[in-house]
Amino acid sequence: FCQTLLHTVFPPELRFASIKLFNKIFNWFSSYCYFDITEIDGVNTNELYNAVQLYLSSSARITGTRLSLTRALNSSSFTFGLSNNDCIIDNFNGVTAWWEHFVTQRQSQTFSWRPLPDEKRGFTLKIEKKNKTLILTSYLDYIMDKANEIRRRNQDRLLYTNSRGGSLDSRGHPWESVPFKHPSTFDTLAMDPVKKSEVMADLKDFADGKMFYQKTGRAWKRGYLLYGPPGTGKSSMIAAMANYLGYDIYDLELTEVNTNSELRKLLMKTTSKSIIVIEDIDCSINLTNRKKSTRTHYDSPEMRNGSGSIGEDGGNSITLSGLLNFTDGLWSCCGSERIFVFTTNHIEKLDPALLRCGRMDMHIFMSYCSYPALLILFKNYLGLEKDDLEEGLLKELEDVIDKAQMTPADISEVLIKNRREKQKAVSELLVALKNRAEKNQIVGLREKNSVNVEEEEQEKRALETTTEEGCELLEKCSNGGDEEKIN
Ligand SMILES: Nc1ncnc2c1ncn2[C@@H]1O[C@H](COP(=O)(O)OP(=O)(O)OP(=O)(O)O)[C@@H](O)[C@H]1O
Repeated sequence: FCQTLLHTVFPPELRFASIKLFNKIFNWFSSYCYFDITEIDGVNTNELYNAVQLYLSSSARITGTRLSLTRALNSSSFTFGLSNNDCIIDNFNGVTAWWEHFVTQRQSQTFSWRPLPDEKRGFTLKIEKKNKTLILTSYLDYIMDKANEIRRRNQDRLLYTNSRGGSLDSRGHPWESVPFKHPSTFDTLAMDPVKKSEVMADLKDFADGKMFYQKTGRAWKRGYLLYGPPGTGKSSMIAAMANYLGYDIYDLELTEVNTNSELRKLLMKTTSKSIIVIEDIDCSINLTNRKKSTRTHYDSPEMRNGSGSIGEDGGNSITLSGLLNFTDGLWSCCGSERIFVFTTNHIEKLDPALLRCGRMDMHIFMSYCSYPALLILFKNYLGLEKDDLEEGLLKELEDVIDKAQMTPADISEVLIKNRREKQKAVSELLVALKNRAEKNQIVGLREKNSVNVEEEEQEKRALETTTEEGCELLEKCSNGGDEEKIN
């Protein structure tokens, strides 16, 4: 009876108007303000909703007892979220924020090209009115950044490679990807510790350098050239870099790219926070045969605009300028926070344009195994620390390691073979190192001898030429009767 009476006395319009008025009065006197962040914004997914969910899942102060657990595709860990009407209190720069998760049934399915879920989900953020500016200017950005970081940490790294002949996959993407599970880290990488910490500090500065790059007007990217003999750990270093920074890897197979514009398109489809790798750059495109023309042309307009072809391998017409634009030009700045890594076994074969200052920011020489690197390999493969080995043995190893010029790959082979018997592994390695050092010495001596013989022959030839020229001159002068010149 009351309800009927109420409905008759208060028609719907009046009821809505009074609720609106009540809300207004409530808001007027309340010291809080509220923000709704719904899962679907119109028909599009609201990025902020996903970010908040991820961000809050990293917080331990959830009051509810029922949590929703999820594991995303390609993710190696679980994330949990708030259930319906659960609350969480967060603190940002001394300001308290109250988050509530709401789930309501969608009233009626409105017409949409995309089917909408039956439930309407969202978060309500409650904060004090006086903190509104702070929250809106920095808190939401902070949440987005944090969520991206969590997503990257939880998700498997991906290793991309460009499809054959630039073909596109079913999603129209030129890159194919697989989860990247390379276990190499800077801890397992055997190289000089000083050089290693230099590289790590450089990477850290780069990853934290957003403000620096913005302030100096530089594109947020960095180039590394890794060079050295095969088996010294260039690929392992790239994997360690990716694992250290949590970046994806784009392994660019240049021989599969036909033109400069294809190269540009590939670049456009790479994401931020990634390492773009071109391995064995000296073999990828013909950089040697081009040298003659490059000397005169690579700074010429044709080369600069990409028409001067340097590739002489079939239909491949990538130019040096195309490659340089890829790393350096305007296109290299689409997206940000990207690292370019080139590797080569023969740095001397590379064009000076690629090595010029500013092109590749850091040249890293991956050398034969040194003594400190050997100690890292002992720890990795045999679990032996320096103190576990006799001093005399260590001295012998230290004396012979540089002369042996063995790569970490060669040494790890010896250690893997005997890893069950640690002492035997070390003594066999010592024998292998000594043999190699001896061989190197013999080869060195032979080379020196052949150089000496060649030098002697050259000197002899030069002397003969000088004598012949002298005799000819003398003959000419005596024919002309030039006394002064004869003397
Ligand atoms: N510096 C290193 N530290 C640890 N392991 C190494 C190192 N160098 C090589 N290895 C081992 O040797 C193997 C081959 O190394 P890697 O492929 O990284 O060498 P590379 O220099 O890239 O060789 P290439 O020039 O032939 O591609 C790796 O599986 C790794 O286990």
